[in-house]
Amino acid sequence: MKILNVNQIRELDQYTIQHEPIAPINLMERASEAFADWFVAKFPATRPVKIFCGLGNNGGDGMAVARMLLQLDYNVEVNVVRYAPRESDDCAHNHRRLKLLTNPNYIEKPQDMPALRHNEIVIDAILGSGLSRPTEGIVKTVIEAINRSPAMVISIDIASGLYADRPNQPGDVIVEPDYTLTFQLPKLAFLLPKNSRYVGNWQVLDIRLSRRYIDQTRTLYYYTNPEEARLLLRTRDRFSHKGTFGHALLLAGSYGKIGAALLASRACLRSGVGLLTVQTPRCGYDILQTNVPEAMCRPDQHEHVLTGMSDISGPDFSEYSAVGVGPGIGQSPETVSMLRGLLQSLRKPAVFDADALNILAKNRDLLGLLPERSILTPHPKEFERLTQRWENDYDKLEILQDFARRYDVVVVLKGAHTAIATPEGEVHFNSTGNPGLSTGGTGDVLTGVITALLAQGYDPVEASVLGVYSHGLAGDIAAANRGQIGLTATDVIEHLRWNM
Ligand SMILES: NC(=O)C1=CN([C@@H]2O[C@H](COP(=O)(O)OP(=O)(O)OC[C@H]3O[C@@H](n4cnc5c(N)ncnc54)[C@H](OP(=O)(O)O)[C@@H]3O)[C@@H](O)[C@H]2O)[C@@H](O)CC1
Ligand SMILES: Nc1ncnc2c1ncn2[C@@H]1O[C@H](COP(=O)(O)OP(=O)(O)O)[C@@H](O)[C@H]1O
Ligand SMILES: [K+]
Repeated sequence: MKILNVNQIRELDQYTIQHEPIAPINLMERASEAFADWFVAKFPATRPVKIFCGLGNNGGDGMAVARMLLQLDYNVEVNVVRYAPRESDDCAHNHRRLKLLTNPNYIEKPQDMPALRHNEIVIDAILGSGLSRPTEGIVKTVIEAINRSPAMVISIDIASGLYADRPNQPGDVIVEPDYTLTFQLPKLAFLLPKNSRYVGNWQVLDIRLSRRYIDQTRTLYYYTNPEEARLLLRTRDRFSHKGTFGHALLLAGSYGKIGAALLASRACLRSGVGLLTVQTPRCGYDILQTNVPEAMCRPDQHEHVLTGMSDISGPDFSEYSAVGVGPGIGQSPETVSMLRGLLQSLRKPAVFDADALNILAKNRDLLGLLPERSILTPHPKEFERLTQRWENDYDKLEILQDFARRYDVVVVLKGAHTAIATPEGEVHFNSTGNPGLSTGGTGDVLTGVITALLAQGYDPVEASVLGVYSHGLAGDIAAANRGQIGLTATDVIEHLRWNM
């Protein structure tokens, strides 16, 4: 699913109006109906509703929604925040229609603000995607009162005061909704961690804006939805055999962190790899052979850390269809040398995680040796070590895109809505996953999953997008079964599903 910026959304609006064709006021009616349908399905008419409307089209949506709810016998009080002398044409039209049903309360000064109680629902339709400056004056006062109140808050399209595609400043006053119901496409702002409290639970309402405009409009930002993930997944040929699905090598573990190697190995096997070889330090050999009998093991010559050397045969990384390196490997000098040797001999994209990334950050000449289109899977701290501090989430996104372009790699920046940057500078935000995944070892699982997909011949971007999606989905299924709190990395492996 594409993510468009505010200018593109405005063009999409206009394109739909001209080419469907549909009158602007009818498009507003359609959007408001979509919101009202959602609302009515969720909340009974016994819950008192207070709607706060601005004077632009977002306010117009609010007034139309108020009319629809009133006609369904909801107890609705309409508050119009009069921050300017004029309304937009469509807002004025809906204002007139509304006044045939009810007398709105007009808020011009702080004393006009009604009290808000805990059983009430506030619908925020003060400002939408047309926000052009920080909130101030009476708008700011109303938003502060809404945020202080115990009422449930639902924003239409976007929280009033939140920019859809650029950073807010610290101190900006923004509605803090429980829900945001947005029209047609997600807004970039919803996917950035610092905005979490200005978004709440969000959902997209389909209002049938022009598919053709969306298809032909260029963007760098995407949101992976279930259909798109499903389309990436390949079916298996009836006559396939284990050789068809590649041979992966995982370089993982060190004394005290063999668990990381086990988790990555099990996840790799549960993600469809044909054959798996794991190289761990010698101390991991018995553990691995006992706990993951499906994997072959190359014990390292070293007892406690990885050197890459093994009695079984010298390091020849080229025989593997994909290599994944990093989980639990530590940063001993021997392991740094191993990584250097690996980078000098690798000819195919590989997966780099955890301490492999920390070693790259400390030995920056190694970055130049990364095979093109390799996959790096940092969490934010690891990414900062590889790059620099950022000022805000938009700045971080730019640093992410620049890094992926500069080193010709795919960067999987992990977290809620993991952001996958491609060498072309595109970013794919993930739609699955939950805070239950914030527990040790889930990153090791992801490395196993992505390495398995790469070994099966998926292109690195596809392997990353599909791997991250499936990993998050496994976390969601596991959380549905047992809740987020008790979730472990092993649960994620056990809930991987490839029949999406
Ligand atoms: N495309 C779609 O998907 C559809 C969109 N629809 C709806 O339209 C909404 C967008 O409408 P919109 O463009 O009228 O913007 P909105 O924010 O309501 O008002 C802008 C006005 O507020 C002003 N203003 C700005 N900042 C301010 C501030 N801090 N404090 C005070 N004033 C401020 C600004 O002033 P100006 O910048 O011009 O000086 C301008 O006059 C969208 O969110 C959705 O709800 C649906 O109806 C149909 C399908
Ligand atoms: N709040 C969250 N919502 C969704 N996914 C999350 C959240 N917190 C963590 N995750 C996911 O869990 C994984 C954690 O990886 P990482 O930080 O490397 O953990 P570890 O190093 O312990 O294995 C990543 O895939 C990340 O996207
Ligand atoms: K709003």
